[in-house]
Amino acid sequence: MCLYTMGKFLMKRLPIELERSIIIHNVMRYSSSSSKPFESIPGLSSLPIIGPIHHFIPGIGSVGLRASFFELSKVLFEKYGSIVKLDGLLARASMVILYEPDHFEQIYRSEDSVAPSRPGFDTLVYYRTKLRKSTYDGVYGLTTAEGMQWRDFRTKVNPALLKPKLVKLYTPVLEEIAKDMVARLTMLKNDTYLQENLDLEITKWSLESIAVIGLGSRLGCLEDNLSEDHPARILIKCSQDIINLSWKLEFFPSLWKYYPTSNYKKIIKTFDLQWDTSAKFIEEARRIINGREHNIPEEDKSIIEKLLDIDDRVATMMANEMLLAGIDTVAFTTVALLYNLATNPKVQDKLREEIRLPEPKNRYLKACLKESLRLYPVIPANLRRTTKDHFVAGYHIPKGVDVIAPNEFLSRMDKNYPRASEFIPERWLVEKSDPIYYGNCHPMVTLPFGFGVRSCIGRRIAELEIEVFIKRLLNDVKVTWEGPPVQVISRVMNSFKKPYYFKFETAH
Ligand code: HEM
Repeated sequence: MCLYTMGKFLMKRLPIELERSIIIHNVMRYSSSSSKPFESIPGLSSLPIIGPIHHFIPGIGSVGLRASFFELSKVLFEKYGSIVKLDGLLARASMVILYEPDHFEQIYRSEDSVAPSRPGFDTLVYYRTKLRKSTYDGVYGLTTAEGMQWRDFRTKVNPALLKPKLVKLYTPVLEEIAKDMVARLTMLKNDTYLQENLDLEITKWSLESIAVIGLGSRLGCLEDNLSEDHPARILIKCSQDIINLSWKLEFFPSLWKYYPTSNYKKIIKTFDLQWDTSAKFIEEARRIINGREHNIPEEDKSIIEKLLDIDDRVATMMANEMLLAGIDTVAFTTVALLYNLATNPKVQDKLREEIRLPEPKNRYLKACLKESLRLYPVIPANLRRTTKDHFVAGYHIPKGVDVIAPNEFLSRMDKNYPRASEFIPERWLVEKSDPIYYGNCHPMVTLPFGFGVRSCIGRRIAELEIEVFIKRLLNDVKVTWEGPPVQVISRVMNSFKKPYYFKFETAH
């Protein structure tokens, strides 16, 4: 945008934004007699339009640019205490970070009855509900829908995705995929390629796994030399581009709401490509289902087949969201678990012993996964947008505020877990009388899959995929880490800074 256009834009927007600030200011003056007004919550000061963004300017701002949400939570907690306000910038909602689990629990629980609000990415919401309205026509998917549209969708898909029977049903096919993946990792193990591309390889496995559950067929992601223009590779790239572009568009000042910026144009192109590519896979699944000459038992049907029996458009959207929300999340969680096992060899040995039992119960495996998610959740914080007034921690929190629970930060605090920074799966298994027993901690501190009726719909699937893969891998392979401690970067979701210093050897 040239300076002239920018000047014209600001002249037009400034009065609107100032008027908006005055309205918000007046609304926030209201408070119950004993509660202090919202505006008096400690936090970063704001400037008109740009909000508190100047505090994040590297070298100048009071907070600077932080690599991870964990670091940002820490700085704000140390500066302001257990309740921190950040005003929204460029017409975005204000945010409050609550560091006391009782406080965000109070809000989350009272917001949780029918359709709790969790704002999706503004660009994706705009894309689905405005720009491509005719394609989506009221079926916006779990990540973007709100209110009764979300409730209706979720009610339809819950049974197919959350059934406990999932485990029995999909374990054999996931075992096949895990076997192929271990063979591929064993082939690549001495290749320096893995130092920069382990995440890509693990994402190919997670896409192959979610596709087989969601669509009922294998995509071939684990084939050698998967070309860049293979649809599976395109899907992986789309989901990563969406994360990176959303980060730039949602967390930094951007004028995309007023002017089609270059990142905005890129993300729209990527949304189109992701939708068209996944639609091809979904069409293929539909063709196979319709072409089948015999009926198959209900319990043997893939998720899309079960959903197609209920509602065609919901089935298509859910399959699309599984291919979007179900790949990088699982991949990061798996890599984080591998890192914890590699850097805690005794835990790895103990886990291998359990895996090699004739009939393993997977108790230690599940504890390892829980502990890894406590330390390295892929989503560092939870979020709800208030739909009514709340009075919490002595302050008024009005309707329309984003309430953030900094779960990763809280989960690493010694006040919540003894030896909080250590990887100790035993804490999830020991008796109540043991000081490290996880139940001594507030139940809202560690929420890697979110909270209540709006929590992650892919949880069971994700846990199953990871457990099956780790069992197969550790049975055959010993994993070590030969490098400095890993660093986390938050770009919407958490990821590890490369390179990866894993070493894979034959396990004895
Ligand atoms: C270890 C892997 C995963 C983690 C840690 C994870 C975590 C999360 C979290 C924290 C939320 C927000 C929940 C809330 O606001 O309360 C969420 C929502 C969601 N996840 Fe996952 N997720 C994972 C895997 C998956 C998979 C495999 C799928 C695909 C089936 C998936 C699909 C979704 C969807 C569609 C939502 C939105 C749910 C709604 O609003 O109703 N996730 N996930």
